[in-house]
Amino acid sequence: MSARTFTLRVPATSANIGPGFDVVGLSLSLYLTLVVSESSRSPGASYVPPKLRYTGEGAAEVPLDAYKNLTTRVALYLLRCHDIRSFPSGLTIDVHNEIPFGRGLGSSGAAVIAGVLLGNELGRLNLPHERLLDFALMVERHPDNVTAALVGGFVGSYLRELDSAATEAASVPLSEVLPEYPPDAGEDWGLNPPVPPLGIGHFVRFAWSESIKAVAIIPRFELSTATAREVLPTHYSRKDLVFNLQRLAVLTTALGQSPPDPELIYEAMKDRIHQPYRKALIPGLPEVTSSITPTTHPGLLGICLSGAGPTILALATHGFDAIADDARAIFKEKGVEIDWKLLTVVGGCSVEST
Ligand SMILES: Nc1ncnc2c1ncn2[C@@H]1O[C@H](COP(=O)(O)OP(=O)(O)O)[C@@H](O)[C@H]1O
Ligand SMILES: N[C@@H](CCOP(=O)(O)O)C(=O)O
Repeated sequence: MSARTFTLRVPATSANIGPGFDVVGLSLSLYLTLVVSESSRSPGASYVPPKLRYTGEGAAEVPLDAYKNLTTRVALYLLRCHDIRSFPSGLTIDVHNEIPFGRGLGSSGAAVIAGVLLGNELGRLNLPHERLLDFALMVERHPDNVTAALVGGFVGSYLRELDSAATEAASVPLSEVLPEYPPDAGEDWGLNPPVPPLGIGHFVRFAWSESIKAVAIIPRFELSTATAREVLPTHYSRKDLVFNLQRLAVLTTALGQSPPDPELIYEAMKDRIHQPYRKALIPGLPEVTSSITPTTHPGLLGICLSGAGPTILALATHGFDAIADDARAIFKEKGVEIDWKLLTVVGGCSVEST
C-alpha cells in the first residue's frame, strides 16, 4: 500500500432541538479532526501496530490503544465487514478534539462518524454516505447526531422498518459490533462481524436561516447519554405525543424562514418527551428554559436541552451575551458553573488528502 496522508473533520451536533427527540439534529462549529498517515510497507517487513496521539477535549481519558478507542474500533468494524482484518501497518493518527465529552454536543456521534470515514479511507472502500450511515447506526442507534454530523446542517431522519431478518441483524448487541479485542490483537484478528442491513437510516436536510446562531451553555459536568436515556419512560400519553408532533412540524420550517419568528419558534421548541424527565439530572434546566424568553431577552428565538444534556442550546439572532450571562447566573444559584460558546450551523464531515 502506498504512503499517503489525509485529514478527516467531523462537526459537533445538537440533537432533538426541543420536540424532535431522536429525530432532528444540527451540526455545529466545533470539530473532531484526525490527521491520518499511512506508510508504505516493504515486502517481508514485520507488522507495525497503529499509533494514536490525541489533544484537546477528552485527552486525559481517551484510550490511545487503537483496539480500545471508539473511533478506531468503529474503523476496524467497517474494515472487518469488508474482509480486511487489521489496520494497515505503520498507521499514525493525530486526533485533535474540540467537542466536550458527555455534554450533549454529540462527541460520541462525531467519534463514530470519524470511525466510519477512517475505515472507508483505509480500506479504499468508496462507500457512499448512505451506506456509512448504516455502519454508524449499528453503533450509535439513534440517528439524529450521526446523520447531522455526516451530512451537515439541520437534518431530520428516521430508521426504516426492517423485515424480521434485517431487524435481527440490526439489533445485535453492541459487544458483537465492537468486541473487546484481546490485548495481543494484531494483524489477523478475525470473527465474522455483523454486517448492517442496507438502508437502515434515511434523512432530509431542512432549510436553515443564516441569521440564526447557537449559544451553547455548557455546564462543567458530564452526563452520559446512556444515563440520560435510562430515565425516560417507555410509554407516553397521546396528549404529550401530539404536543411534540405539532411543535416539530412547525419547527422544521420555522427555522428556515427569514426573518425567523421568535414567537412561533419559542413555543415550537418546547418538549414533553424527554426534557421533563431529565430535569432531575440537570439542576437549573427548567429554570433556565422558562425564564429566558424572547420577551426578557431580545434576539432569543428558542431554548432547549442540547441532545441528552446537560448543555442548553439557545437559538438567537442577537443578544448572545445577555442570554449566556443570565443562564450562568441561574445555574450558579443551583451550584453549577458553566462555560459558553457562540456557534454557527455548519456543513457535514469532510475528507481531504493532505
Ligand atoms: N473523540 C473521541 N474519541 C474516543 N472516544 C470518544 C470521543 N468522543 C467521545 N468519545 C466517547 O463517548 C463518550 C461520550 O458519549 P456520550 O455519553 O454519548 O456523550 P455525548 O455524545 O453527548 O458527548 C465519551 O465518554 C467517550 O467514551
Ligand atoms: N436523541 C438523543 C440524543 C443524544 O445526544 P448526545 O449529544 O447527548 O449524545 C437523546 O436525547 O438521548
